[in-house]
Amino acid sequence: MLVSNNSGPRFSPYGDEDRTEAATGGPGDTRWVAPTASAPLAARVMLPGSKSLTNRELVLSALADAPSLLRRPLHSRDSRLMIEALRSLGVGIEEVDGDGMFGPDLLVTPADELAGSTSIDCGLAGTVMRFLPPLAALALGPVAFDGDESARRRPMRTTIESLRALGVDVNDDGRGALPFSLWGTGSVRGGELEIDASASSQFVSGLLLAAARFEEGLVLRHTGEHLPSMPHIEMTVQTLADRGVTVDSPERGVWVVAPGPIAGRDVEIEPDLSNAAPFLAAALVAGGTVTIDGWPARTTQVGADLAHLLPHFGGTVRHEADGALTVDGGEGLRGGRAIPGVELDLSTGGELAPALVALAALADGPSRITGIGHLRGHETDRLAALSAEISGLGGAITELDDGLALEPATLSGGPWRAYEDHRMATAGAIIGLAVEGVEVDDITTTAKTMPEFPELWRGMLA
Ligand SMILES: O=C(O)C1=C[C@@H](OP(=O)(O)O)[C@@H](O)[C@H](O)C1
Ligand SMILES: C=C(OP(=O)(O)O)C(=O)O
Repeated sequence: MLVSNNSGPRFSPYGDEDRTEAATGGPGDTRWVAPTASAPLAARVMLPGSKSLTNRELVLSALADAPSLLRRPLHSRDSRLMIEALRSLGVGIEEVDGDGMFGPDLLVTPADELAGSTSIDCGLAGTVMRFLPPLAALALGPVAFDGDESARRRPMRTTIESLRALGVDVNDDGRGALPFSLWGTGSVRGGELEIDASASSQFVSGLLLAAARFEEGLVLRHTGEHLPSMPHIEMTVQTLADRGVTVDSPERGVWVVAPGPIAGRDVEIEPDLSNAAPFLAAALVAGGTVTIDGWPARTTQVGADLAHLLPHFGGTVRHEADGALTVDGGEGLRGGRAIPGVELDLSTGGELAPALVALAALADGPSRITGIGHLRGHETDRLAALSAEISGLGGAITELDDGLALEPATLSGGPWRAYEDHRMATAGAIIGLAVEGVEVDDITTTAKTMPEFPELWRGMLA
């Protein structure tokens, strides 16, 4: 059967039988042929914990004045890197039994004094490379930071310069990137600081997370032109407030943190709503419904915006009585329901962009997704990567200064590179639901925030 409509793109045939993904070679082969959807979905998915909440709570637990228990935390590459880094700075992090289906809970015991003389592997995790240097400045001794080859291309200048402005001794090669090292003296004076956080909200979050432990606290002013991902900064402010630290924001782009203790806490980590994006998007492509369990009624996660973003792509969203969230894609593309083109500014929710751009590539009208210039400094240059991979399948996509423009086009199967980026891999999976033979070169990149992705995706399609 050919999925087609008159005005828009035509997709390659869906199989009549269920297709499951296949690793293409033997052990160690990371390739993954994205499964096509042969029928409308009726799936219920439970997702692992939020990366952004887990790594914030780990940092705050390490800086707290008493132990913390993190229930249902994320267990993935990014959280493991954070745990290993904090342990190497002397923080006690113990796995304890929990009821989470995705791994144990974590009991975090702060160090009496953070220890230096260590090297931190940031992998490709923005939260590790931007959140830990201000914390490490409170340690005693040298701390070296490095990461993956591709992490050395991510912007770090603002972290390096802000620490120097706070009086911390930092050694780097002047590129404004990893690797670099700092020499902690056990304390940071703090005070007033101006930074440019246009390239990443994580520069702000990293400083705010440690600021209550600076002798004079912090008055932080963002002076740059753009400030992306505001909800992530609001998440930082909320996680601090939940531990007794008040952050005042007298005007947009200014934050004031008074010095004081950070409380230990027993906290349950919410499911990762940004990682819900590919699953909910699947309902629009395949048709039918996808329900995400445990959708929090109130949250600072930007993934909650999916509830009002997906209707732009033709989805119907409903909050279930048991707290779950369902997206209904009706008949789906196969049943003849088109995905409309969209005009979206995603400056607050850049991490949702790869999934939404994948949907736009399947739409029957033109789309412009803007406000995402800073995605050039994410795991990979996501604007270039999405352009290259969607064009490679026959799509019509153009890079703009701060986003992407897409025109309807007929897509056909072929290779899809993940560029070590979990969200590029899952974007390929979305397109692969409708286009037979999309082969993701490295599905293991999803382990950055969701090692269970292939299994959960298969479960959704079963
Ligand atoms: O603070 C956080 O947890 C994050 C902030 C955002 O970073 P940017 O502001 O660099 O986009 C987001 O994209 C990233 O996935 C997680
Ligand atoms: C940008 C992202 O990650 P990081 O935390 O490494 O910046 C992301 O997960 O989309």
